[in-house]
Amino acid sequence: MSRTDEARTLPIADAATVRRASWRLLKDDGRSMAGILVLTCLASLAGLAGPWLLGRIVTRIEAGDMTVSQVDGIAAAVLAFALAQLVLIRYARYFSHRFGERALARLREEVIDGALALPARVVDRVSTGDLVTRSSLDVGTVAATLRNAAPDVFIAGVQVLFIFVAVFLLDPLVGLCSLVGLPMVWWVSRWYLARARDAYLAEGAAAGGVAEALNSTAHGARTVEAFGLRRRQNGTIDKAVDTTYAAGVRTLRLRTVLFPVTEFAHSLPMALILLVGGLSYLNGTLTLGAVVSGSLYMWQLVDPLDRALAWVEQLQRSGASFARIKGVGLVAEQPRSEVRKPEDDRITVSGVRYSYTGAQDVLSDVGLQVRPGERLAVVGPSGAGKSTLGRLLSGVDLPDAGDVLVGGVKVADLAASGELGTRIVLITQEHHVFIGTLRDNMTMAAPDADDDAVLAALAMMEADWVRDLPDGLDTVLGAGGVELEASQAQQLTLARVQLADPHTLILDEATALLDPTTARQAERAMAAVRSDRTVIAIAHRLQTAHDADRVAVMEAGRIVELGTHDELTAANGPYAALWRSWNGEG
Ligand SMILES: Nc1ncnc2c1ncn2[C@@H]1O[C@H](COP(=O)(O)OP(=O)(O)OP(=O)(O)O)[C@@H](O)[C@H]1O
Repeated sequence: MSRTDEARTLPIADAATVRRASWRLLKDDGRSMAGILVLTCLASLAGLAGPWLLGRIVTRIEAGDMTVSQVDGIAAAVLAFALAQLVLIRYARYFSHRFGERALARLREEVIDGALALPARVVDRVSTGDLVTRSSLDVGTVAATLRNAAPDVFIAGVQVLFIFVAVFLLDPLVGLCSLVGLPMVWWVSRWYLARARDAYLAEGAAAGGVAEALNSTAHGARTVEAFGLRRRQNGTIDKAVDTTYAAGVRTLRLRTVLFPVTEFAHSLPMALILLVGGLSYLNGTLTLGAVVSGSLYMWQLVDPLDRALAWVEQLQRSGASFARIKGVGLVAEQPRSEVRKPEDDRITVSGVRYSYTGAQDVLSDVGLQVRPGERLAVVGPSGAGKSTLGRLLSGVDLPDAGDVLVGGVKVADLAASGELGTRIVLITQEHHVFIGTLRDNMTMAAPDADDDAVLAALAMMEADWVRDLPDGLDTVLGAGGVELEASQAQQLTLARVQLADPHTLILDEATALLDPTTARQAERAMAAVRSDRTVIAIAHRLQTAHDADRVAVMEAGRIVELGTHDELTAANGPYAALWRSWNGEG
């Protein structure tokens, strides 16, 4: 798989993982499974009584040893068993549905946990359509299976098993006749199943492609309009729709073979039992009652077999969806390494190479040492690789070659063990407020922080608006709650950083989008967070570089100059040129 393919899609769980996960879903609710099994077995037994009793009536009437009232009595018993089966099946279904809902709830939690645990670099790279399709369309498909298909197939399976056993007990020859359709069903199911997984996976992936094409068009609507890209975007969407159509036709073709063959396989045993049973009756080797019971059992068999087969497609489709859902968790499940404690807070970058696509390096041979408490400004033209270096320093992306170390420990290892967030934090223009209380929003960075610490961190950022919130720290923020303004969201982010107390901040144009008044307020908040920490600021305003202890100048993915503002202006190199042009002297 090329780096680009790897970048666009999440993995898909293999068949063994899907089997294990399905088994775990059943095992985790083992007691209700056992209850459902008992109810289903009792319902199936009750269902067998009717044909057997009707056969008895026929045999005894034929022998002439039965009164009308005895017939009435047996008929009443047939009715009672039918009613008992109805009630038992109803409860088996009810408990199966509840089991399905519980399993679904667990699955939904797993998907959300898996998606949240995806490393940022994976989320950045995979297609949004892929992740959205897995957590919506695929979960919906599995939900339909857990609610309806799985309980129905389970109950139908038990019924079919009981009917076959009953037919064999009735008469082995009739039993053999009942089996003639099975090889056909077996063959067509194997033929279908061998092709269906890939076909349905392709259908799911094609749906993801359409979602992605529509999503990117909607998000980039202005760009599409501004550059007259409508025709090109239409072409992309048409192509995605064509792929979906082709995938749909492929699965339809599979169904047009499966269903007619199984229909035929159902009718064959019934015809054979009537033929062989009739001949055996005429030869005197079988009672008329046995032929009647056998035919009724065959008639009873059609419904559960039809139900189970009608769901085969759904089961197959949801098997593919389940594999895609489990794939989300696989990324997060990759083993976490045990990590040793960094010796100090020193950051060392050596021989770092990085490429987004695998084709062209965005960073090449970058080396840098940042001592604790230092203020380093990273400057350079657009596209030089400054933000990429920031992402590598903060563990969002991992280098293709070389090392980024904190106190001698790889940032990658600290990121994998979840410890990086308390040491290095990247602050960008994005200030996300999570749906939840203000307290939750703050303590997610420092679970042990008490209310006083939370309020102190907010006060330090001059977040006076907190005092006006209706429920204080319990106020629910985000969609459906109190919506914060951009500047308030930024104060919240910075207060959260203050609470997490990392030794190093990577600032990537953190105040660029704010208006002048808010920017001044934000600057003060930023100054409060910055104090006593190592700060690596990716700077567009050269004033930041002027105020820093050292300046790193980047060009085309390399650090071309490194020194103090005074050293670099004296050196008369690229930085001096930038400085002159910024001061309007160039
Ligand atoms: N997610 C990405 N996928 C592919 N290429 C990317 C991605 N992000 C950045 N690049 C490319 O990597 C190069 C360096 O980008 P980067 O954002 O690190 O530069 P920068 O110096 O921070 O630029 P700016 O000052 O404009 O933000 C650019 O050529 C950019 O197009």
